[in-house]
Amino acid sequence: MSLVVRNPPRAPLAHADALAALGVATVHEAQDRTGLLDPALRPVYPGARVCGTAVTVSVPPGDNWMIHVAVEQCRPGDLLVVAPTSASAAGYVGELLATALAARGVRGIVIDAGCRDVAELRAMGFPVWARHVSAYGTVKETLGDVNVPLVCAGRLVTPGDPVLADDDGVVVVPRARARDVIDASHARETKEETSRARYRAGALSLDTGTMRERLAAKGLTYRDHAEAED
Ligand SMILES: O=C([O-])CC(=O)C(=O)O
Ligand SMILES: [Mg+2]
Repeated sequence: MSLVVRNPPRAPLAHADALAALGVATVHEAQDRTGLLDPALRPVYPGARVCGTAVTVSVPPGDNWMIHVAVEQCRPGDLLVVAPTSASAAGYVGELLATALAARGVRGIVIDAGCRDVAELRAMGFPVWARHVSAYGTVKETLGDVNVPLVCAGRLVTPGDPVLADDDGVVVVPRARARDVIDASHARETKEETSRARYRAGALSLDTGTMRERLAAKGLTYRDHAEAED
């Protein structure tokens, strides 16, 4: 059976916006190093960072019909998350679908398959994270599902979850945890700002925590070169 779920609950856009101000690495760390999609998913052009609420699309290999179905379900602030039911390197999405999605206020696409029209996407400023860049075309023959929970690049994405993507990769934040993850991310940023200021002033990371003691406890020894020659 194929299914399109209309109007799933979504994380508040304020949560997506707060996450977009943070980096993928920070958010991934702040949620206990969970939620990171397979790092083989790369931005098709560098420099973008977006966070949107997931509209999920489960597609058959080599068939992008359900992506056209999904466009209608998108709202401003969403991000399209596409996963094929078995591996495919075909170019499912390009500038035409991106144009339709952008007109609905969609912030980007994450796809565990191929993307094409990279130059046009860059010129439009519509970011896509994909496993492959491929001009290979798709057909419109077989049904799939829209807005059902799915696994994309190794991680469970539930419709409405905020999904954050930047040059470091893609991380999904379970909707119910978003507020706590934002708070933990801000705490982490504050801690990193303190470390940054210390490093700028010449401090060593070895001395700002307990690393030296722990290295010694593990038996790390230092010897001057001249001594080592003896
Ligand atoms: O039309 C397609 O199948 C994918 C594409 O190239 C586009 O969206 O521009
Ligand atoms: Mg095209």
